[in-house]
Amino acid sequence: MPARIYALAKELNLDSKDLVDLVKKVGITGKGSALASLSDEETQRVRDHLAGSAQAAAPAAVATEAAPLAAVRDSVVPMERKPIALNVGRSSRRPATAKNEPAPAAEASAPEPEVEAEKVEEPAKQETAAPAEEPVVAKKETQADAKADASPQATAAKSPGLASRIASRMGARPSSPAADANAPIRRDSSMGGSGKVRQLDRPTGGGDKKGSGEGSKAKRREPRINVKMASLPDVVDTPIAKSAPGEPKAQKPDVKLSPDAIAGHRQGMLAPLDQLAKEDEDKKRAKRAGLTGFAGDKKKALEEEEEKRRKKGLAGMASSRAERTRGKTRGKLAVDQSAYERNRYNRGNSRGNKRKGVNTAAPRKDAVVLSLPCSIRSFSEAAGVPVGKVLGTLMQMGVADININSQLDLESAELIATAMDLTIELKETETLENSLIMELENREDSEDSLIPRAPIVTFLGHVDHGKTSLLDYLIGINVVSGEAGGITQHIRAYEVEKDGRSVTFVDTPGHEAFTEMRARGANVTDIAVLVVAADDGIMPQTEEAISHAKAAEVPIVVALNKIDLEGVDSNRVLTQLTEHQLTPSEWGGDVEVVRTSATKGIGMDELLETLLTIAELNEYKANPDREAIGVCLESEQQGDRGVVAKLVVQNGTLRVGDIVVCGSTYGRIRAMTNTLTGSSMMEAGPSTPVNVMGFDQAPGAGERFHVLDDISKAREIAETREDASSQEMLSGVTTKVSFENFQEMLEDGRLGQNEDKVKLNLIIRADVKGSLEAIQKELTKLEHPEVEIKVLQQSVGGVSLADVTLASASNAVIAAFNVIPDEKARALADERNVEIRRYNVIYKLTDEIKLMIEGRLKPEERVVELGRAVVKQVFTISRVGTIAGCYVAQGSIQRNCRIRVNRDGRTIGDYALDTLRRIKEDVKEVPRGMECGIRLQGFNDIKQDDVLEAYKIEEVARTLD
Ligand SMILES: Nc1nc2c(ncn2[C@@H]2O[C@H](COP(=O)(O)OP(=O)(O)OP(=O)(O)O)[C@@H](O)[C@H]2O)c(=O)[nH]1
Repeated sequence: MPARIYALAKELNLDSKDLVDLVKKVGITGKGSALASLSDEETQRVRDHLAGSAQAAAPAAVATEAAPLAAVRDSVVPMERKPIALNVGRSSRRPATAKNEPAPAAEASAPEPEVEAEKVEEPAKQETAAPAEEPVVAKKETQADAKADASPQATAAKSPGLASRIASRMGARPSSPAADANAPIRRDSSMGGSGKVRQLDRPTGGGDKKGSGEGSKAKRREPRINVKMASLPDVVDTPIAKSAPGEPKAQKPDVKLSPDAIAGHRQGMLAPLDQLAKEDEDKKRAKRAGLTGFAGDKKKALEEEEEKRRKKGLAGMASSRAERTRGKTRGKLAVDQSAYERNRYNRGNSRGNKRKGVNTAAPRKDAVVLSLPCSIRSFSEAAGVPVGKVLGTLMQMGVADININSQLDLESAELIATAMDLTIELKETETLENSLIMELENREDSEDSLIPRAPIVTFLGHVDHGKTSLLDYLIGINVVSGEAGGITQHIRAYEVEKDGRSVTFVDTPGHEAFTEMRARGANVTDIAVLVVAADDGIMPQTEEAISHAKAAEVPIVVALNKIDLEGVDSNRVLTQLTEHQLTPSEWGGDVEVVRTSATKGIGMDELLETLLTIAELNEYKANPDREAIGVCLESEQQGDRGVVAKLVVQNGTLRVGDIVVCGSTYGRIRAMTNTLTGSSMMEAGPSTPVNVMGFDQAPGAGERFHVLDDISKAREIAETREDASSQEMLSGVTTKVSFENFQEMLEDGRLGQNEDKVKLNLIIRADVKGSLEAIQKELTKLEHPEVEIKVLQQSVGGVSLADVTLASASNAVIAAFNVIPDEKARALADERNVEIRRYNVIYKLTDEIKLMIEGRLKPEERVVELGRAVVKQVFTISRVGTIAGCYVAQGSIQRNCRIRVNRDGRTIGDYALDTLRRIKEDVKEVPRGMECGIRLQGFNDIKQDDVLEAYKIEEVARTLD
């Protein structure tokens, strides 16, 4: 009977991946995955190989069944991490009296077991497994222990020096706690009395969960100690300096602040150093904003600023308040430190200015205090500038589709303020959404709180290919016959149990609901089952389903259904799958294809087994001991029951009585029922689908839900979301991709910009297949390491509703070549602001994309050498710093350039030029043969005869050619 590599690996106590390698080694090809099957003959070949290599590798080893396995295991483990496998006991199942036995000494001192090692089980009759290179010692230990006591605990306890001896042979220090069997003993009740597989070179952090979370599983396993050790670094004994007897204690400097400084500090004034740091930061920010414009590095620049603001917290508010107060009381010297900094060397130009001590060269306004987000109208009112001016500034920055109701976020408001030279005090409104929901979403569960959860499996495919029938068979009910017209009308979600392992199945009515879920960022699916009827093969909706599953980046399993029908050619479907980049594992690819018949029940066990195996390999986990979060699959108003929402819990446990907010609805859970049986439930753990009653209104499909501790907070969040969505509708700001706003969205990372890659999702529809091929060919010409054009879907025919839904879900642009959208698609595209671009010349499409991408390519940086100056004299001026009096020997020195400082023929630093002066004037450029004063940013240690090399970095626009 064919056996799966995964199952054989389990039986042989080997890691699945190691066994895949081994299978290749013995000359069996086309078995690239642990899910591949081996025939009886192939299995025997593997077993023979294992037995043979073990004999060759460990001639002196104890003659047990496990020894060859250990030898093979060693042969596949890298040399530097070679484990020593040591089986010191007979059985992992301990009798009830095991509690009274001596403490497991070896277990006590060893760190946590390794994940992969944990999966290895020893054959029942195995007594000793010894590594090839340690046969004699292992044998001695084992024999001695076997005589005295077969239990692993007793063995380890009676051989206290064993671990340390192994450690010393492997080059580790005997003092290592892992190797020292004399170290204090720790009892771990969850491990029971069973021997544990352990590894000594693993950090202790990750192993706890194995000990506790999988304790019951571990108990079934045979005991084995798997010792892996890394040599420890040498300890350098640095003596701690002690103060000599009678030596006076270190003293704090006696700093006295002036009364002014103390009073200022009480009002929240910054300390002098902080003040300087802030000035510097403001200056940089203004520069960055000025250089990069709206679409430039605004995110990065403002992130720093935002981080700073957050860190400052209350203290920051106090100082801002103080600054505002100062701004009012001292008139125009408000908080725009950057402008102040820019102009401080220009003050001498105007006598009036000198007298007042302020610069009026640039227009200045009083500080604007704004809570964000706000509308453009509110911004202009608060700033006292006409709305038209604000809109004009935004348009100059390349922001289209705006009106006075458009919402401004913190970043945009700051950039407008910078562009219009407004002094502005911005504060982001602290919402419960930010503080509560984000906290719940971002909270990380500790490793030891996570337990395995059921995989959530979604059935996808063409209408009538048998999705519902397959699910029905698996859960043993017959829904198909009861459905109107035999077509699934609702999303169904059921939890099915097989051999104590659960799977949650989601059956979707066609593919659209699946897209809808992704559209709202609520992809609950772990594994997609692509159902393909063997008689029909891949149909248009199957293609769409493939696109959806690929876009969701989840493993795909193909159920080749209706295999019972006469005359079906499964090879034809396998070829079609390969054409869609889904190469079946039996053809050497990585996609599992299971032949099924939902009506005859063929392949059902195999399908379930495959899904469970994939789940096991992917280790889906969740923490049941936290507030539940998850997704609403669908909801409806049901007569006297009120709103019934079908939720899937992704993490945590949902309980009756919990307060839940989901989209712009909220409520306290009144009752919960099982989605399959309808029986009432009191709680639902991770991966459980459940029908919930208690919401005030029907939440939207795909909305995420969160459990809060206060109904008023839930209400507030729901209301705020409601307001925000109606404001968004009012503002009419586009949210989806269009070629025009594509670049802007790239900046915000909303298109999934990957590192430095420009990513564009496309859906292509064309009149004939030839056009599709031509477009595809043209697009390959745009290949570039920094560009990723992802064609989510391409097919012949007009733009359909499904295309728009997918585009909306994936932020894709639809390119329609010689075809038009149907009415429904057009309406949905308008509603969701999905751009459909129509072409009748292929080159127009590729040219447009090319231009767009070129605009996004990072410009090339080119160093342009400007000139050299020699430092003739150095002046140190208090409060200003060091000024280098220089003679320009070559080229010229220009303002805003960078300077390399060279001393004795070596470059000792690279700094930005801070000021460049001739006599007392700031100048733009000093040519060759002239003298000038130079001050560098952040460097005062300039010396006479230093050579200063001036250069600048020019950015050159790049093209794809
Ligand atoms: N011969 C045969 N017929 C099948 C098999 N599986 C499903 N069918 C039949 O195919 C028809 C459609 O099956 P469904 O399960 O409703 O297909 P579906 O993919 O869920 O369709 P939608 O719900 O409309 O998306 C039904 O009449 C089933 O009896 C199979 O393995 N063999």
